[in-house]
Amino acid sequence: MKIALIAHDAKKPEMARIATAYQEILAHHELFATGHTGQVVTDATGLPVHRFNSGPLGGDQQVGALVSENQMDLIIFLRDPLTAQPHEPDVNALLRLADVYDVPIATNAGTAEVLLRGLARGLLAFRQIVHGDESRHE
Ligand SMILES: O=C(CO)COP(=O)(O)O
Repeated sequence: MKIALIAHDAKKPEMARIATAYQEILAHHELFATGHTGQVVTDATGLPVHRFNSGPLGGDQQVGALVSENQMDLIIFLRDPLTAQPHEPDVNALLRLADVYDVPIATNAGTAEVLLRGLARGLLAFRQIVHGDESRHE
């Protein structure tokens, strides 16, 4: 499955911890990330990550583009709720698209752990059904 990893600056240490803790699960999947987050994940785990632009330079929108093509299966987006982001509209657009396409999305570490453990247990298999019905949003 395709997994997007995104973390605002204050949350990058947390993303590194999650990626390290769940490295064995993540290793079975195709990883995508916004620019700096991807570097953090690779540095922490050595896992290959497709890196998009940095978030403020369009990275969230690049992830969103894959979501809109039903090509993203899980998103972990550790948002910083205490700091205003210059690209807040892009952040909101990605959250909206995740809801449009029924893509599981975790916006904090607690939910991220639940989703990753669920992924390992095969609980996200419904995404394959979604892939088999690409026409539903046309
Ligand atoms: O700003 C971000 C998401 O909105 C994250 O971007 P970076 O991973 O490039 O820091």
